[in-house]
Amino acid sequence: MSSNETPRGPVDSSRVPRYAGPATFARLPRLDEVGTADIAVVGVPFDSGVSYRPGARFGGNAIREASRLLRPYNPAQDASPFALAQVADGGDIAVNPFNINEAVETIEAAADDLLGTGARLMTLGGDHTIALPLLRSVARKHGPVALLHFDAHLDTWDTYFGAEYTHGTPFRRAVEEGILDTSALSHVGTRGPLYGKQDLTDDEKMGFGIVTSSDVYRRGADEVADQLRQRIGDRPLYISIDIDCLDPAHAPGTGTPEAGGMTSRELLEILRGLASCNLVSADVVEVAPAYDHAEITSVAASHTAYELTTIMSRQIAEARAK
Ligand SMILES: N=C(N)NCCCC(=O)O
Ligand SMILES: [Zn+2]
Ligand SMILES: [Zn+2]
Repeated sequence: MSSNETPRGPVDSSRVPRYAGPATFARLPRLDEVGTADIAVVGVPFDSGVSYRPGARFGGNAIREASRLLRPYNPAQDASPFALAQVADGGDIAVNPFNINEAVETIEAAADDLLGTGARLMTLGGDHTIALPLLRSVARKHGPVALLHFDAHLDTWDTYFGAEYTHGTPFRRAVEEGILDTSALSHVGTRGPLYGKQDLTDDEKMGFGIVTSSDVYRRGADEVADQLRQRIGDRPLYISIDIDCLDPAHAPGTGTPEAGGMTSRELLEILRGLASCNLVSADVVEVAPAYDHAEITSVAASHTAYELTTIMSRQIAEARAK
């Protein structure tokens, strides 16, 4: 979108009922309807990298369905994200479910294409494997990025069954490949049993700091966001959100649930506290609708993506005004 064009926003829900028509994220136009976008929301229906319950391949479309109720003004950030920047739904990246290596390559190439148009990415997973090719592409554009990783799990394990590309291993690969700025890596919401204490030692050696779900509970969202903001500074930032960072009460529809997680309110509050960070792209992954109830998980994921989109669109508008 050039600076003198008005973004095309969502379908007006006071004229066309929310539940009518095919779902795009937040009822926004499709990318092919607007040509180019400042923020492209794209689905990655891939879940061949999971170690337990499958089903995250259906996550993107479940999030789109649950996003029909989102409204255009976000009071928590005092912004109308879809008026500040052109946000559009870029559909799904078609990936091979039978060949993980090929899928990883396809995701990376598609992300390169989208980032090449000048768009920032708001990706809807898919399992957490997809964060690696997305990070490769983002780093190709911005250099090594700061990473904020919301998850019950570390996802810095080495291999499963000898496989290096899985949903438990993307961030170890990313560190090995030098695509992350190792002075600004944080996990948030970490909890649950590990394979051994060495998991934590290895993770720390890679440069990660950990804010456990209990830290969030004890210290509160504002203090946690302040600390994360200081660590990130003005580095280009990628945020990867595994919906299992939330407690299973707030996100039952996921493949590897762990008790004792954050509330959706805590997650949204932490994100709002990061509104001044230079967010270059983000993903929300691991929504597996077959285990969901009443769209609890996909509603939480849609609001999470809405908050991330708002942060990006505010920054795009600010940069344009300069
Ligand atoms: N990325 C997610 N959601 N889970 C990783 C769990 C890896 C394991 O089975 O130990
Ligand atoms: Zn996880
Ligand atoms: Zn994960």
